[in-house]
Amino acid sequence: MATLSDIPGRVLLVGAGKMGGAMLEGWLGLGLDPAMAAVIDPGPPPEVAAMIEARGIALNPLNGGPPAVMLVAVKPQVAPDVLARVAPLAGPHTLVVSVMAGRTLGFLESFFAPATAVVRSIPNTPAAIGRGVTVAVPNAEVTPEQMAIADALLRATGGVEWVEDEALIDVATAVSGSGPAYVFLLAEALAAAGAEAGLPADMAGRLAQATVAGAGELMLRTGIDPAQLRRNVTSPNGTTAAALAVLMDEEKGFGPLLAEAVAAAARRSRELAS
Ligand SMILES: NC(=O)C1=CN([C@@H]2O[C@H](COP(=O)(O)OP(=O)(O)OC[C@H]3O[C@@H](n4cnc5c(N)ncnc54)[C@H](OP(=O)(O)O)[C@@H]3O)[C@@H](O)[C@H]2O)C=CC1
Ligand SMILES: O=C(O)[C@@H]1CCC=N1
Repeated sequence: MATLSDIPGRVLLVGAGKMGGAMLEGWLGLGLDPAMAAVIDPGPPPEVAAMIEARGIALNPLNGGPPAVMLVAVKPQVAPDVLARVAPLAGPHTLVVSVMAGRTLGFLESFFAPATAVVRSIPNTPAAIGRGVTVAVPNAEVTPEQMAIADALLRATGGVEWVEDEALIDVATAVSGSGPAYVFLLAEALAAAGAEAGLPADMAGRLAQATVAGAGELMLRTGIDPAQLRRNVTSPNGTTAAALAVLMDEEKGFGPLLAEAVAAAARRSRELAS
Protein backbone atom coordinates (compact mmCIF):
# COMPACT_ATOMS: atom_id res chain seq x y z
CA MET A 1 0.00 0.00 0.00
CA ALA A 2 1.45 3.35 -1.07
CA THR A 3 1.44 6.47 1.08
CA LEU A 4 1.35 10.06 -0.13
CA SER A 5 5.11 10.36 0.44
CA ASP A 6 5.68 7.51 -2.07
CA ILE A 7 4.38 9.67 -4.95
CA PRO A 8 7.35 10.14 -7.28
CA GLY A 9 6.76 13.80 -8.13
CA ARG A 10 4.21 16.59 -7.89
CA VAL A 11 0.46 16.26 -7.61
CA LEU A 12 -1.17 18.82 -9.90
CA LEU A 13 -4.79 19.56 -8.98
CA VAL A 14 -6.79 21.04 -11.85
CA GLY A 15 -9.92 22.67 -10.39
CA ALA A 16 -9.84 23.44 -6.67
CA GLY A 17 -13.54 23.99 -6.00
CA LYS A 18 -15.71 22.08 -3.52
CA MET A 19 -14.43 18.62 -4.42
CA GLY A 20 -10.86 19.44 -5.46
CA GLY A 21 -10.46 21.71 -2.42
CA ALA A 22 -11.73 18.97 -0.09
CA MET A 23 -9.27 16.50 -1.60
CA LEU A 24 -6.36 18.92 -1.30
CA GLU A 25 -7.26 19.49 2.35
CA GLY A 26 -7.33 15.72 2.91
CA TRP A 27 -3.90 15.23 1.29
CA LEU A 28 -2.31 18.03 3.32
CA GLY A 29 -3.95 16.67 6.47
CA LEU A 30 -2.33 13.31 5.78
CA GLY A 31 1.06 14.88 5.38
CA LEU A 32 1.46 15.58 1.66
CA ASP A 33 4.38 18.00 1.41
CA PRO A 34 2.86 21.30 0.14
CA ALA A 35 5.95 21.68 -2.08
CA MET A 36 4.82 18.51 -3.88
CA ALA A 37 1.38 19.96 -4.65
CA ALA A 38 0.35 22.54 -7.25
CA VAL A 39 -3.04 23.90 -8.26
CA ILE A 40 -4.43 25.17 -11.53
CA ASP A 41 -7.62 27.15 -11.01
CA PRO A 42 -8.31 30.69 -12.22
CA GLY A 43 -10.43 31.47 -9.16
CA PRO A 44 -10.55 28.98 -6.28
CA PRO A 45 -13.21 29.68 -3.63
CA PRO A 46 -11.93 31.96 -0.81
CA GLU A 47 -11.44 29.20 1.77
CA VAL A 48 -9.45 27.07 -0.69
CA ALA A 49 -7.46 30.11 -1.86
CA ALA A 50 -6.62 30.84 1.80
CA MET A 51 -5.41 27.25 2.32
CA ILE A 52 -3.32 27.39 -0.87
CA GLU A 53 -1.71 30.64 0.27
CA ALA A 54 -1.23 29.58 3.90
CA ARG A 55 0.49 26.32 2.88
CA GLY A 56 2.60 27.98 0.18
CA ILE A 57 1.20 25.81 -2.61
CA ALA A 58 2.07 26.83 -6.16
CA LEU A 59 -1.02 28.29 -7.87
CA ASN A 60 -1.37 28.29 -11.63
CA PRO A 61 2.19 27.21 -12.42
CA LEU A 62 2.54 26.24 -16.05
CA ASN A 63 6.06 24.93 -15.64
CA GLY A 64 7.93 22.66 -13.27
CA GLY A 65 7.96 19.57 -15.45
CA PRO A 66 5.36 16.85 -15.85
CA PRO A 67 3.57 16.01 -12.60
CA ALA A 68 3.45 12.46 -11.23
CA VAL A 69 -0.32 12.87 -10.89
CA MET A 70 -2.73 15.26 -12.57
CA LEU A 71 -6.07 15.19 -10.74
CA VAL A 72 -8.86 16.81 -12.73
CA ALA A 73 -11.76 18.21 -10.68
CA VAL A 74 -13.44 20.77 -12.92
CA LYS A 75 -17.09 20.64 -13.97
CA PRO A 76 -17.70 18.06 -16.71
CA GLN A 77 -19.13 20.78 -18.96
CA VAL A 78 -15.80 22.69 -19.12
CA ALA A 79 -13.71 19.53 -19.38
CA PRO A 80 -13.03 19.68 -23.16
CA ASP A 81 -11.64 23.19 -22.92
CA VAL A 82 -9.69 22.62 -19.69
CA LEU A 83 -8.23 19.25 -20.74
CA ALA A 84 -7.08 20.64 -24.08
CA ARG A 85 -5.14 23.29 -22.14
CA VAL A 86 -3.65 21.11 -19.36
CA ALA A 87 -2.92 17.91 -21.31
CA PRO A 88 0.40 19.30 -22.67
CA LEU A 89 1.60 19.56 -19.05
CA ALA A 90 1.46 15.76 -18.68
CA GLY A 91 4.44 13.55 -19.43
CA PRO A 92 4.64 9.87 -20.39
CA HIS A 93 4.68 8.82 -16.71
CA THR A 94 1.93 11.17 -15.50
CA LEU A 95 -1.07 9.44 -13.96
CA VAL A 96 -4.29 11.28 -14.80
CA VAL A 97 -7.09 10.96 -12.22
CA SER A 98 -10.52 12.39 -12.94
CA VAL A 99 -13.29 12.92 -10.40
CA MET A 100 -15.63 14.39 -13.02
CA ALA A 101 -19.13 12.96 -13.24
CA GLY A 102 -19.92 11.33 -16.55
CA ARG A 103 -16.63 11.88 -18.33
CA THR A 104 -15.44 8.45 -19.53
CA LEU A 105 -12.01 6.89 -19.69
CA GLY A 106 -12.23 7.06 -23.48
CA PHE A 107 -13.04 10.77 -23.39
CA LEU A 108 -10.18 11.47 -20.97
CA GLU A 109 -7.68 9.37 -22.94
CA SER A 110 -8.48 11.27 -26.13
CA PHE A 111 -6.70 14.41 -24.78
CA PHE A 112 -3.47 12.70 -23.75
CA ALA A 113 -0.68 10.84 -25.53
CA PRO A 114 -1.38 7.20 -26.34
CA ALA A 115 -0.69 4.85 -23.40
CA THR A 116 -1.35 7.54 -20.75
CA ALA A 117 -2.48 5.99 -17.47
CA VAL A 118 -5.95 7.26 -16.50
CA VAL A 119 -8.22 6.61 -13.53
CA ARG A 120 -11.87 7.68 -13.61
CA SER A 121 -13.38 8.09 -10.15
CA ILE A 122 -16.38 9.49 -8.37
CA PRO A 123 -15.98 10.76 -4.78
CA ASN A 124 -18.55 12.52 -2.58
CA THR A 125 -18.55 15.64 -0.39
CA PRO A 126 -18.10 13.95 3.01
CA ALA A 127 -14.54 13.81 1.63
CA ALA A 128 -14.19 17.23 3.26
CA ILE A 129 -14.17 15.56 6.71
CA GLY A 130 -12.35 12.39 5.64
CA ARG A 131 -15.61 10.46 5.57
CA GLY A 132 -16.18 10.29 1.82
CA VAL A 133 -16.40 7.21 -0.33
CA THR A 134 -14.95 7.00 -3.84
CA VAL A 135 -15.56 4.47 -6.60
CA ALA A 136 -12.78 4.22 -9.20
CA VAL A 137 -11.86 2.40 -12.41
CA PRO A 138 -8.37 2.30 -14.02
CA ASN A 139 -7.63 2.13 -17.73
CA ALA A 140 -5.40 -0.64 -19.07
CA GLU A 141 -2.27 1.55 -18.82
CA VAL A 142 -2.36 2.04 -15.06
CA THR A 143 0.52 0.15 -13.45
CA PRO A 144 0.17 -1.49 -10.01
CA GLU A 145 2.38 1.29 -8.60
CA GLN A 146 0.14 4.00 -10.12
CA MET A 147 -2.96 2.20 -8.86
CA ALA A 148 -1.49 2.26 -5.34
CA ILE A 149 -0.77 5.99 -5.70
CA ALA A 150 -4.30 6.73 -6.94
CA ASP A 151 -5.66 4.65 -4.07
CA ALA A 152 -3.58 6.61 -1.54
CA LEU A 153 -4.75 9.96 -2.97
CA LEU A 154 -8.40 8.95 -3.04
CA ARG A 155 -8.24 7.17 0.33
CA ALA A 156 -7.05 10.42 1.95
CA THR A 157 -10.69 11.50 1.82
CA GLY A 158 -12.36 8.25 2.98
CA GLY A 159 -13.05 4.78 1.61
CA VAL A 160 -12.25 3.62 -1.93
CA GLU A 161 -13.92 0.90 -4.00
CA TRP A 162 -12.22 -0.19 -7.23
CA VAL A 163 -14.32 -1.64 -10.04
CA GLU A 164 -13.39 -3.22 -13.37
CA ASP A 165 -16.63 -2.40 -15.20
CA GLU A 166 -16.66 1.32 -16.05
CA ALA A 167 -20.46 1.30 -16.44
CA LEU A 168 -20.72 0.88 -12.67
CA ILE A 169 -19.29 4.37 -12.19
CA ASP A 170 -22.48 5.98 -13.56
CA VAL A 171 -24.55 4.02 -11.05
CA ALA A 172 -22.13 4.72 -8.20
CA THR A 173 -22.36 8.41 -9.10
CA ALA A 174 -26.13 8.15 -8.64
CA VAL A 175 -25.79 6.35 -5.30
CA SER A 176 -22.77 7.70 -3.42
CA GLY A 177 -21.67 10.69 -5.56
CA SER A 178 -25.03 12.44 -5.46
CA GLY A 179 -26.23 10.51 -2.39
CA PRO A 180 -25.29 13.08 0.26
CA ALA A 181 -27.80 15.46 -1.37
CA TYR A 182 -30.58 12.91 -0.87
CA VAL A 183 -29.71 12.66 2.83
CA PHE A 184 -29.64 16.45 3.23
CA LEU A 185 -33.00 16.61 1.48
CA LEU A 186 -34.31 14.08 3.98
CA ALA A 187 -33.22 16.40 6.81
CA GLU A 188 -34.87 19.36 5.06
CA ALA A 189 -38.12 17.49 4.36
CA LEU A 190 -38.30 16.06 7.89
CA ALA A 191 -37.87 19.56 9.33
CA ALA A 192 -40.56 20.96 7.03
CA ALA A 193 -42.95 18.14 7.91
CA GLY A 194 -42.32 18.70 11.63
CA ALA A 195 -43.00 22.42 11.28
CA GLU A 196 -46.18 21.72 9.32
CA ALA A 197 -47.32 19.34 12.04
CA GLY A 198 -46.94 22.08 14.67
CA LEU A 199 -43.33 22.27 15.93
CA PRO A 200 -41.61 25.67 15.97
CA ALA A 201 -39.65 25.75 12.68
CA ASP A 202 -36.22 26.24 14.29
CA MET A 203 -36.83 23.38 16.69
CA ALA A 204 -38.03 21.14 13.84
CA GLY A 205 -34.78 21.92 12.02
CA ARG A 206 -32.65 21.04 15.05
CA LEU A 207 -34.54 17.78 15.64
CA ALA A 208 -34.31 16.73 11.99
CA GLN A 209 -30.58 17.46 11.74
CA ALA A 210 -29.77 15.71 15.01
CA THR A 211 -31.83 12.72 13.92
CA VAL A 212 -30.18 12.34 10.52
CA ALA A 213 -26.68 12.83 11.95
CA GLY A 214 -27.31 10.57 14.95
CA ALA A 215 -28.86 7.79 12.87
CA GLY A 216 -25.90 7.87 10.45
CA GLU A 217 -23.41 7.81 13.30
CA LEU A 218 -25.28 4.93 14.99
CA MET A 219 -25.17 2.92 11.76
CA LEU A 220 -21.45 3.65 11.31
CA ARG A 221 -20.35 3.00 14.87
CA THR A 222 -22.36 -0.16 15.51
CA GLY A 223 -21.93 -1.66 12.04
CA ILE A 224 -25.47 -2.99 12.39
CA ASP A 225 -27.42 -3.50 9.18
CA PRO A 226 -29.74 -0.49 8.52
CA ALA A 227 -32.77 -2.78 8.19
CA GLN A 228 -32.10 -4.09 11.72
CA LEU A 229 -31.59 -0.57 13.07
CA ARG A 230 -34.94 0.36 11.50
CA ARG A 231 -36.61 -2.63 13.13
CA ASN A 232 -35.08 -1.59 16.46
CA VAL A 233 -37.01 1.69 16.27
CA THR A 234 -40.28 0.06 15.21
CA SER A 235 -42.53 -1.06 18.07
CA PRO A 236 -45.37 -3.36 17.03
CA ASN A 237 -48.37 -1.27 16.12
CA GLY A 238 -46.55 1.84 17.33
CA THR A 239 -45.84 5.28 15.87
CA THR A 240 -42.94 4.22 13.61
CA ALA A 241 -45.00 1.40 12.12
CA ALA A 242 -47.65 3.99 11.23
CA ALA A 243 -45.08 6.16 9.45
CA LEU A 244 -43.35 3.24 7.73
CA ALA A 245 -46.66 2.04 6.30
CA VAL A 246 -46.54 5.27 4.27
CA LEU A 247 -42.79 5.35 3.55
CA MET A 248 -42.57 1.67 2.60
CA ASP A 249 -45.57 1.68 0.30
CA GLU A 250 -44.57 -0.49 -2.63
CA GLU A 251 -45.85 1.98 -5.22
CA LYS A 252 -45.48 5.42 -3.67
CA GLY A 253 -42.96 4.92 -0.86
CA PHE A 254 -39.26 5.64 -0.48
CA GLY A 255 -38.20 2.50 -2.39
CA PRO A 256 -39.72 3.24 -5.80
CA LEU A 257 -39.09 6.99 -5.40
CA LEU A 258 -35.38 6.50 -4.68
CA ALA A 259 -35.09 3.92 -7.46
CA GLU A 260 -36.49 6.54 -9.85
CA ALA A 261 -34.12 9.19 -8.52
CA VAL A 262 -31.06 6.93 -8.81
CA ALA A 263 -32.06 5.93 -12.34
CA ALA A 264 -32.41 9.62 -13.28
CA ALA A 265 -28.97 10.47 -11.86
CA ALA A 266 -27.30 7.50 -13.57
CA ARG A 267 -28.96 8.50 -16.85
CA ARG A 268 -27.66 12.05 -16.43
CA SER A 269 -24.16 10.72 -15.71
CA ARG A 270 -24.27 8.80 -19.00
CA GLU A 271 -25.48 11.95 -20.79
CA LEU A 272 -22.55 13.95 -19.36
CA ALA A 273 -20.17 11.57 -21.14
CA SER A 274 -20.41 13.64 -24.31
N1 LIG B 1 -19.69 18.34 -5.59
C1 LIG B 1 -19.88 17.03 -5.49
O1 LIG B 1 -20.62 16.52 -4.63
C2 LIG B 1 -19.15 16.12 -6.42
C3 LIG B 1 -18.51 16.59 -7.54
N2 LIG B 1 -17.89 15.72 -8.39
C4 LIG B 1 -17.24 16.23 -9.58
O2 LIG B 1 -16.21 17.10 -9.18
C5 LIG B 1 -16.04 18.09 -10.18
C6 LIG B 1 -16.00 19.45 -9.52
O3 LIG B 1 -17.22 19.66 -8.87
P1 LIG B 1 -17.34 20.75 -7.72
O4 LIG B 1 -16.08 20.75 -6.91
O5 LIG B 1 -18.64 20.54 -7.08
O6 LIG B 1 -17.38 22.07 -8.63
P2 LIG B 1 -16.80 23.50 -8.34
O7 LIG B 1 -17.41 24.42 -9.34
O8 LIG B 1 -16.91 23.81 -6.88
O9 LIG B 1 -15.23 23.32 -8.66
C7 LIG B 1 -14.68 23.39 -9.94
C8 LIG B 1 -13.50 24.35 -9.87
O10 LIG B 1 -12.86 24.37 -11.15
C9 LIG B 1 -12.57 25.72 -11.44
N3 LIG B 1 -12.31 25.95 -12.84
C10 LIG B 1 -13.12 26.47 -13.81
N4 LIG B 1 -12.46 26.59 -14.97
C11 LIG B 1 -11.21 26.13 -14.75
C12 LIG B 1 -10.07 26.02 -15.56
N5 LIG B 1 -10.07 26.43 -16.83
N6 LIG B 1 -8.94 25.50 -15.03
C13 LIG B 1 -8.92 25.09 -13.74
N7 LIG B 1 -9.97 25.22 -12.90
C14 LIG B 1 -11.10 25.72 -13.41
C15 LIG B 1 -13.79 26.44 -10.94
O11 LIG B 1 -13.59 27.82 -10.87
P3 LIG B 1 -14.89 28.79 -11.07
O12 LIG B 1 -15.79 28.52 -9.91
O13 LIG B 1 -14.27 30.15 -11.06
O14 LIG B 1 -15.50 28.41 -12.39
C16 LIG B 1 -13.93 25.79 -9.56
O15 LIG B 1 -13.08 26.37 -8.59
C17 LIG B 1 -17.19 17.95 -11.16
O16 LIG B 1 -16.72 17.36 -12.34
C18 LIG B 1 -18.17 17.03 -10.46
O17 LIG B 1 -18.86 16.20 -11.37
C19 LIG B 1 -17.81 14.38 -8.15
C20 LIG B 1 -18.43 13.86 -7.06
C21 LIG B 1 -19.16 14.68 -6.10
O1 LIG C 1 -24.32 16.76 -9.27
C1 LIG C 1 -23.30 16.41 -9.87
O2 LIG C 1 -23.30 16.30 -11.12
C2 LIG C 1 -22.04 16.07 -9.09
C3 LIG C 1 -21.60 14.67 -9.33
C4 LIG C 1 -22.00 13.90 -8.13
C5 LIG C 1 -22.34 14.93 -7.16
N1 LIG C 1 -22.32 16.12 -7.68
